[in-house]
Formats: sequence, structure tokens, C-alpha cells
Amino acid sequence: MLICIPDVLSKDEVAEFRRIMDAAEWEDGRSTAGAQSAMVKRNEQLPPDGEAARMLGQRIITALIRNPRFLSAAVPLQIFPPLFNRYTASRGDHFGIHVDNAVRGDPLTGLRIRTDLSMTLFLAEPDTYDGGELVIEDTYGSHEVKLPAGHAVLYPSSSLHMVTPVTRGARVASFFWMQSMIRDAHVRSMIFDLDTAIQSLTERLGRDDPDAVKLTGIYHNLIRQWAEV
Ligand SMILES: O=C(O)CCC(=O)C(=O)O
Ligand SMILES: [Fe+2]
Repeated sequence: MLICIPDVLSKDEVAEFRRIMDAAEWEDGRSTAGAQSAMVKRNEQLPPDGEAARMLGQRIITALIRNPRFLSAAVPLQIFPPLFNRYTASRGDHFGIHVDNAVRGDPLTGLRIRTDLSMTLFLAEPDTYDGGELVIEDTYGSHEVKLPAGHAVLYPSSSLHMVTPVTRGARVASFFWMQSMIRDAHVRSMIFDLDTAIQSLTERLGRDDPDAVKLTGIYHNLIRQWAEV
């Protein structure tokens, strides 16, 4: 399931990110790619262990762990330090079809995670570049994603996906992975649907409605049943 998380960053925060990123040194994006994806990857990245990536990445994590929709959809256990990429039209940048590595280790912190979910946080407005759609395949077909700056998409790391060539301007984003407390994507998706339904029910009936209380209990008991922590 693809889930859009709007307003992870405000427009002012995006502008500040971009000031810092646009002034930083960039490197070849293949530095973090696996063997297959390196063959189809053409873009630039901020050095993962550099000051800019670490500082901005931490700000993204701080914003995400305060975001109820993200917490409900991802049920995150560990979030990998966010990386930052740029696809520039004049370089013919794109990223061909691939699946992300199953396990990611961060040399700086020693963190090692199973990648259950991938996230792209868009940091360029869609009208500033052409192409650069993130195309994600699932059992319902291919989905093209291109969101306003500050919005993010969450998708299962098991999905084949690609970024189409940028033909005008530059597409700038942060991308990263996380391990969820709920490994099974189908279970995670049902838990998210249940939570969403409970939230809308409690808005109508109040948090102390007896059936809403029961359903909230069931929600927590299902998490208790399924969570690996
Ligand atoms: O740029 C993106 O939106 C996705 C990047 C990606 O798929 C990757 O780096 O593995
Ligand atoms: Fe990827």
C-alpha cells in the first residue's frame, strides 16, 4: 500500500533545507547502491556521513515521530538516517527499476535494520521540474507519485520502483528506509485501516464512547499480538 504523508515539513522548512543542500558538496549516488541498482542509478547524493545530511536527516526524523499519520501507517521500530538525492535534467539523471536492499547498515551509528518501508520526502515543487516521477509497482499495477515539496510517500520496500528521467530542472528529495514493528505489510495495512476508522469514529462519537473504547482496546491488542520490538 502507498501512503501519502502530507506536510512532514512546512514550506519554510523546505526552503531552509534547500538553502543548506544547494550550498553543499554532492557525490555520485552510486556510493550507497547495491550491485543491481548501481547499474541503473544515475543521480547525485549528499555524502551520507556529512554534516548537512546528518543534521537535516535528524530534523526529518524529529518531524516524523511527531506525525500521527506516519506513526499509524509505519508503526516504526527503527528509522535509517535519511539520505538526500538530486536528479538533474542536464545530467540525464534517473533511477531504473529496482528493489531496495533488504538490510541496511549505517557505518556511523552501527544501526542495522531490515527495510520494511521506503520513504521519499519531496524537496522540490513539482512545477520546477519535468519527469522525475517515482513509479511504484504493486499488485494493482504501476503508480506514479510526484508530490508537493514537504510531502512524503511511504511504500513497501519489497516493491519494484523507479524514478523516471528528469527532463527539465532538478528533482531534490530525501529518501530512507525503516523497520516496522509489524513486519507483514498486509497486517500493517489492516492495522492502519483500523486506526483510521477508530479516529474518525471517535471524532463523531467522542473518545469515551463505549464501543470506541472497545475498538481502541482491540487495536492495542492486535498490536500486542503482532509487534516485534
Ligand atoms: O528518489 C527517490 O524517490 C527514490 C530513490 C530510490 O529508489 C533509492 O535510492 O533506492
Ligand atoms: Fe529505491
